Amino acid sequence: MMRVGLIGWRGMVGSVLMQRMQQEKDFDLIDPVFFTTSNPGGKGPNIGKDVPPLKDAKNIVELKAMDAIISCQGGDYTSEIYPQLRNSGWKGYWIDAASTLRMKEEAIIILDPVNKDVIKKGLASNVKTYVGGNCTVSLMLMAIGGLFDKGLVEWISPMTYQAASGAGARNMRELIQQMGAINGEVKSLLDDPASAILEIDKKVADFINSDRYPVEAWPVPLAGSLIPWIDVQLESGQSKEEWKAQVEANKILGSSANPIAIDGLCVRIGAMRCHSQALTIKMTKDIPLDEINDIIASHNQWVKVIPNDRELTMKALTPAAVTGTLNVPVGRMRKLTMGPQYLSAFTVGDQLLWGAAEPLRRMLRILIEA
Ligand SMILES: NC(=O)C1=CN([C@@H]2O[C@H](COP(=O)(O)OP(=O)(O)OC[C@H]3O[C@@H](n4cnc5c(N)ncnc54)[C@H](OP(=O)(O)O)[C@@H]3O)[C@@H](O)[C@H]2O)C=CC1
Ligand SMILES: N[C@@H](CC(=O)OP(=O)(O)O)C(=O)O
Repeated sequence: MMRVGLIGWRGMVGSVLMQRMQQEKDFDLIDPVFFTTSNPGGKGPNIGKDVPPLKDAKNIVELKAMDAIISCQGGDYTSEIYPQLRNSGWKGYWIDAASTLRMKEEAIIILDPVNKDVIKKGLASNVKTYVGGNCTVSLMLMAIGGLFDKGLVEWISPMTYQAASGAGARNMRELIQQMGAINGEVKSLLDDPASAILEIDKKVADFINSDRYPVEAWPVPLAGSLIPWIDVQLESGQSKEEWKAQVEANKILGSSANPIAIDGLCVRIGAMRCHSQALTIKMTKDIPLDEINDIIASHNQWVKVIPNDRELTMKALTPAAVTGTLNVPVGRMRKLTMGPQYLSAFTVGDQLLWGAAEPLRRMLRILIEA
């Protein structure tokens, strides 16, 4: 059995990965070894079979004994340990959730429902480093992979509505604290049906801008507001999150030499763990909407086309409907008034599943089944 080292398994992405590996019985097929940066010698997680005590995630000798390593520990860990491990001569498979290695030549970005051919070619040519893509990129490709497959995309402008989970567990907690604090601020007025809405609104606005509003994890208020910037600023004027869309999507698709333009704005909103995106797509040719629906729906088993109908959209095309599932609904598809080659779409996906953990465990399965 393959000896697989797991690092970062108790973090947020790692916990989702563990849940999925248990659901899919992946642990039956591997010899798992759990590592830690904080508690070497401690007890490993309960996965329904005996596991050795936790090993030190910075011990290169212990890591070298693994056939494959999956890390959800984060970019700092990858930057510190991966080069040491490779320089020590380790030839095992490194599967990572962090962005650090994504754009390196030695790495393939994994999203097998979209690029299994790229992954298979990589395995055949002895590529050993496989990295999950950025969450918005992976979710967009899961949603409209069919259009890319058929060469129907000239360019895309994605406008994102990204959940708190993308910023980490602390930020998710603080979002809920912010929501509760707003409610607490005006509770007595809300409880009084005769109170004036403009008085409530004024109190809420004053509170959000006051120093009593909880902002430690977030740089500025999120609940009751939004943040139209994610990650660092680049010289191009893009945020780094926006920059990732084109470079990562083309790398996943194997089209970096002749890239498809993909650029838009990334915005943080007060959803918990589902990212949404409104897409403006310039198609390479004018084809009827029902054909577009069929192409998109038949691309993979997780994408679900939602008819452009008010009731169905409100029921199925929201973070509340999608959270915790692998479904990737796509709807609001219609030809825009700019012309018959301009298509709108709206898509939602769980950013901890397809956006982070799921491509990693599927890569491990590909290795096991190779
Ligand atoms: N959040 C996201 O949406 C995405 C994240 N990623 C990547 O995954 C990496 C990990 O992200 P995320 O899972 O959010 O990070 P977390 O902060 O939840 O976990 C990272 C590590 O922190 C340590 N840790 C310290 N205190 C705690 C605690 N109270 N509970 C759990 N773990 C704790 C654990 O290491 P130890 O057990 O060794 O102490 C854990 O493995 C990111 O840095 C990023 O590179 C990729 C895609 C999406
Ligand atoms: N940046 C993403 C989350 C993330 O971790 O992305 P990446 O894996 O590209 O660093 C977000 O904030 O929603």
